[in-house]
Amino acid sequence: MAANGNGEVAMNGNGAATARKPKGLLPSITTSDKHHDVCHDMSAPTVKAQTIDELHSLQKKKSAPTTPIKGIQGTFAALPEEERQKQQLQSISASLASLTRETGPKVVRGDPASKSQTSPRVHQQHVAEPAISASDSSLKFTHVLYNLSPAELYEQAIHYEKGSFITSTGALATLSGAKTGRAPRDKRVVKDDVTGEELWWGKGSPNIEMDEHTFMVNRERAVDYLNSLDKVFVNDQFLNWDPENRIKVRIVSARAYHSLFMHNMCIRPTPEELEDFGTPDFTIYNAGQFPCNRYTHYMTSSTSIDLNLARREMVILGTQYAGEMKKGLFSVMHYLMPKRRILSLHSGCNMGKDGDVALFFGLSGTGKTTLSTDPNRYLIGDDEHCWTETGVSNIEGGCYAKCIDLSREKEPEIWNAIKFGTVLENVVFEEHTREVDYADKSVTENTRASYPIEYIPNAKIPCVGPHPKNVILLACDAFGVLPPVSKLNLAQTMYHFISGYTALVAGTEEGVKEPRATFSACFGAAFIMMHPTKYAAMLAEKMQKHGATGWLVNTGWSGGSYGSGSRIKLAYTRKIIDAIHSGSLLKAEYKKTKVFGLEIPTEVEGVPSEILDPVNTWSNKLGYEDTLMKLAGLFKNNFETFTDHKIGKDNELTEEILAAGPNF
Ligand SMILES: Nc1ncnc2c1ncn2[C@@H]1O[C@H](COP(=O)(O)OP(=O)(O)O)[C@@H](O)[C@H]1O
Ligand SMILES: C=C(OP(=O)(O)O)C(=O)O
Ligand SMILES: [Ca+2]
Ligand SMILES: [Mn+2]
Repeated sequence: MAANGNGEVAMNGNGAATARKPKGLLPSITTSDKHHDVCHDMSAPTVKAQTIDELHSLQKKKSAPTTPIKGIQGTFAALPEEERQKQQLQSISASLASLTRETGPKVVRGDPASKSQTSPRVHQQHVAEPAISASDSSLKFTHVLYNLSPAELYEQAIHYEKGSFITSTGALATLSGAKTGRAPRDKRVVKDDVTGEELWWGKGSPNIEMDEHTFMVNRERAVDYLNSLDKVFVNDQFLNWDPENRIKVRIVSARAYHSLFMHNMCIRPTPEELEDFGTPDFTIYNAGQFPCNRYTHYMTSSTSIDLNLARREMVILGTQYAGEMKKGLFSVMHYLMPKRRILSLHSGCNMGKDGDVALFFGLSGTGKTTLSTDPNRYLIGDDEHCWTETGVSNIEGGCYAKCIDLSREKEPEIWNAIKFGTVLENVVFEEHTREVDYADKSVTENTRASYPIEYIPNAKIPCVGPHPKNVILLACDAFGVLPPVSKLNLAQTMYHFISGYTALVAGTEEGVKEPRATFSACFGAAFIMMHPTKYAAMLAEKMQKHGATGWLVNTGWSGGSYGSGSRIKLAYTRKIIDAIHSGSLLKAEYKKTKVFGLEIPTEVEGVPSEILDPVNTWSNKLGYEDTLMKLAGLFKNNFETFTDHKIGKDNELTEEILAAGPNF
């Protein structure tokens, strides 16, 4: 509270400035005569800049080259940085080359809006052979924004993409446009001599055929669209944490939202890894803002997601929903991995402190992400995995959580992962505070958060683990007749794995009062490429070999169907999952249910015993019997497609699997 003698004032404890007050006078402030007449604040040094532009140039430290020059430590003769960048741009220009004009665009590194980039140091044009006739498109520059950082992508999104905002917790809120979910009916696969033989075609298959020529028409359409832009985003990244089966992917896109989404979802290369990246194994051309041409053969809407396995390329037209890229690459893995005798899985995966691994299979919204994210266990991944001879590996570098009705109390790990770097799709937020209202479905019910896996505190990095001990099949049964948990034998596990049951609830749609059963083979029919029995046979073999136990967990309704009953409390499902992990449920007492023949425990710690047998929770017993029979009938009908396919050595499993379904 003291002034310091030369008239300067000190702060008192409350932060208010006070001065010594001579008796009877107003406080006077004297200026030391050492000081000049004009009041300068000499305590802060001045910046070493003559102009504002110079000042701004001081702000940004020159980054080390994205790819450090190899050999700096003296092993190799170094590639000059300029030469290395040239090669990288040449590769990108080749990716963007028009196949009819045989030339790629002149690609330049950096943002066209940035002044320092007006005289690009390095640019590259891919020329297969001398161009016969130059077109305007071959004369223009396309700027390449290569593996930008999240901060740079935020700036791009906020500046150029409508609907991009920073939320109160630092996430990037974006809009995916007219499409807020995947469009499986618009996904096409090139059928050629090889894929015609290898893939699953026809009834039930997700692979809708297209020919090579039509693919090239759409590819050219996407490439021309991308080249017509001032700038494109290019991500060079990896899939699969198993180093022996790592796949290099390149994603060319027009939106910062797409680039940041894939930055989060794929494995992020280190600068050293990027240096050796070379030619990608697979390339996505995402021209989602641009529609496909309805005059093009096979096109039935303005959306087309086209996969060409021979060319190792995917083209996206007419949808900006980012999940298409993630799940499109998953389809590719469902082709590449089984060819290497590796099982690809639509499952979450986590590991206990003792190294016990669990897989969580299930269709969208059944709880893979929610239940694999567990404070007591290490997260290996929430959605896509591989099971090899040595164990499991995550395919991705991030998670994609549903966030409708997300609550801090029930899902704190996911809640806390929604921070700077996270992409929040199609959520609604308060205009001023930017606080997200997770209950708001105005844009869509399928609101999503995409974040790097390390945003979950107990993520297991690298995302690999030993062989699974438990295989948990999640079904969200909106009929409310499946038990909250059942222990499955191997044949039952296969039966339910091949069936891939869940129920969609009509939700807010008027007139629709009944839940709709969906069966999706291998809990991911939209993504598998070969016949379901191929994956099922591999799963059976692996489970048998490693002694894994199968479980069926209903994360859906109890006490009645959707409309009269209610969804099983997440806290109870978590207790059930805990009991599976700890091994205590394996030792419980069991009884067998009618019709489905499921083994259900009589007790699970922390769960009211009466809910374990669904019949107890229905007040309308007749309604229960009817609904049970109805669901059993749907299972039977669905399974008919698979009865003529053989599984297991000498098909010994086939008969058992058939017998493992409902009996009535
Ligand atoms: N008993 C329950 N078990 C699992 N999830 C539940 C349960 N009750 C409600 N939910 C909600 O269901 C959703 C499950 O979605 P998510 O875990 O993202 O599914 P997936 O990853 O399989 O697509 C989450 O929003 C979760 O909060
Ligand atoms: C992203 C998806 O997966 P999931 O809902 O299983 O998380 C999807 O199906 O589009
Ligand atoms: Ca002073
Ligand atoms: Mn998920």
